[in-house]
Amino acid sequence: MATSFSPSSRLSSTPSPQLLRPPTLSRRLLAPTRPPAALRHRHRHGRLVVAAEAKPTVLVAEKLGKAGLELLKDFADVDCSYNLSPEELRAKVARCDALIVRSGTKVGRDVFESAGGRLKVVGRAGVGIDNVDLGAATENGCLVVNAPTANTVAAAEHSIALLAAMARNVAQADASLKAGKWGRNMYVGVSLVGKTLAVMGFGKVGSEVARRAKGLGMHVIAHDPYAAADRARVVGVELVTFDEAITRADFISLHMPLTPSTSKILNDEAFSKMKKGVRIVNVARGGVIDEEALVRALDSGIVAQAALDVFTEEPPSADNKLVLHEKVTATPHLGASTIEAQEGVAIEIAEAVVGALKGELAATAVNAPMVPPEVLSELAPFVVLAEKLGRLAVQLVAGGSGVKLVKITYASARTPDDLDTRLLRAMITKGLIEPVSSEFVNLVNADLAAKKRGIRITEERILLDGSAEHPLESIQVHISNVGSTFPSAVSGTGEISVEGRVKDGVPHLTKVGSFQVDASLEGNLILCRQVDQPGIIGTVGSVLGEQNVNVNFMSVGRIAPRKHAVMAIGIDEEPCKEALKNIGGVPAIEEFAFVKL
Ligand SMILES: NC(=O)c1ccc[n+]([C@@H]2O[C@H](COP(=O)([O-])OP(=O)(O)OC[C@H]3O[C@@H](n4cnc5c(N)ncnc54)[C@H](O)[C@@H]3O)[C@@H](O)[C@H]2O)c1
Ligand SMILES: O=C(O)[C@H](O)COP(=O)(O)O
Repeated sequence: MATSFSPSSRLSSTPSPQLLRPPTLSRRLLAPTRPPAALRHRHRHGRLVVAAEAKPTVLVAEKLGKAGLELLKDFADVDCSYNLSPEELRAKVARCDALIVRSGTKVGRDVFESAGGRLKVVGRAGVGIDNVDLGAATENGCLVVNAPTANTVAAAEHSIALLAAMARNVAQADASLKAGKWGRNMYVGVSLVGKTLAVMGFGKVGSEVARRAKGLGMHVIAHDPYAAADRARVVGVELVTFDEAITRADFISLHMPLTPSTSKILNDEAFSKMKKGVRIVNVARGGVIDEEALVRALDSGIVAQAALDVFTEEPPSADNKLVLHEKVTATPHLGASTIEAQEGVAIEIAEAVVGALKGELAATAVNAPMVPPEVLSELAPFVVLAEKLGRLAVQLVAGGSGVKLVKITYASARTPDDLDTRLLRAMITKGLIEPVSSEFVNLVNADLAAKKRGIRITEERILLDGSAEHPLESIQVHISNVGSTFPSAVSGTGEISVEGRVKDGVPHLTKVGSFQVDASLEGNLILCRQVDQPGIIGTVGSVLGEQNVNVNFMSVGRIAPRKHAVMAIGIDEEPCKEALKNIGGVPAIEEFAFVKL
């Protein structure tokens, strides 16, 4: 927190602005979650206890491929505990930094709340995240990552397997033969070639199914309100409305996520519009079909057959009418269950979870902005700068003045379309909140945390001329309607105002209020305002030296020789109260603030 003194003045002289020692800032890891989570465990009273040597603990609650487990074990203590009861899961997550599940574990609000703030990442080893309460995860600052690509082909292949098996009664004929019957006349199927298949959900799996179905000679149409027409055109698929898809189709294959808007999307009304004798495949989620309505449609003959890999309740009850229905071919959620897909998913999720625990930004984040890796690496030093500027600005606010209005100004030659600032805003928010609260803020919950505290954050851009090679020229953070412990940080417009830039990959403070400075943002910072006169740097340096506090740079910005100047001193250690008091006591120093970065 900022400490300030306003002693009397004495004269000294320094050049302006300049860096008297080179910056030593090392490049820090990005930190959407506090890195690494296991090093900082939040305990019951919101206090952070640092266990520097501890490895993070990852609870793997469902079976995960070996290669993924090996990756996890290189970085963390791994607890593989399968088939946990809800009570056991709640008890365990309080001792874990990350949890990995497949679709069989419900990670509800109760789980996040039982974690007491320690759980920082939930890894869903697969695509569908309908078993994870994303709202509760976000409120608890927990990042959710998934493994969106590794099981696509497996799911598409299983869809095609079910399509063909259903059309030729493979499962029913097999059961009959094993029961000692030779029912050649009972199991006459239908052909696929020339039939119309409606793919509902033209995403990763849907488009792979479409490709394969075309290879089987089917005419493929698709419905997906969010799919791009040119992507469909490339595959040779016609994008149509929902009604057109279900009315034209001989076969319907479902490939959308389960969300409130897709829940029971195939219901009595939809079945009533379908061609009599339509056949349905569902390798998406049981909940996208109204299962009672499907039973009725099968019984009435509207739906000739269904092939289902997924069910509203998994595992389904022993008397589930669909599983037992003679016109239904059923598999126990096997879409992703190939050796290849499971190894791929395990590696994909282990990499995402380890990355998140290390504080890297996740490319497969589900409840945080997804930032492509190339953008991440380009923005990395600005992300560090953003957090430091937030930390600095808030520590210059006088006690008792609540922060309510913050404006961020980005100066860049890039147009808004070419510069995604969500990440930077989140890190500034983290910097603004964490030094003054016990709250844990990261990319996931930053906007929510600001909202909860009544902080309104606005962003504005200054569009610069010139090369857009670098993403940003500078970032300014302005806090309005507050007093300051360091009045020189208040600009002409009455706001606490700090500006920073990235120089040679290192974040620098370049302006405090109206004073230009040049200080690398690292460790701790002392800001002094003094009357510009000889000897001040030496005097302050001696006070710090006497206390064995190492100065890593000094920079002075002044308005004119022998007038007022602001000195920024970077120090490695935190000075004791005595040293701070002595600096404040140097007669030429008029204002003084100590800030932990
Ligand atoms: N059975 C299994 O083992 C298995 C395996 C993998 C995936 N899945 C499930 O398959 C589904 C698709 O997975 P994916 O990897 O292709 O996901 P994806 O996100 O790549 O594709 C989903 C597509 O659905 C579309 N969509 C959203 N709302 C829609 C709506 N109302 N109508 C039509 N389309 C809509 C989206 O625009 C998107 O293109 C998910 O539900 C996933 O959980 C199941
Ligand atoms: O959404 C998915 O990825 C699939 O349903 C696979 O889920 P599973 O990993 O639990 O089999």
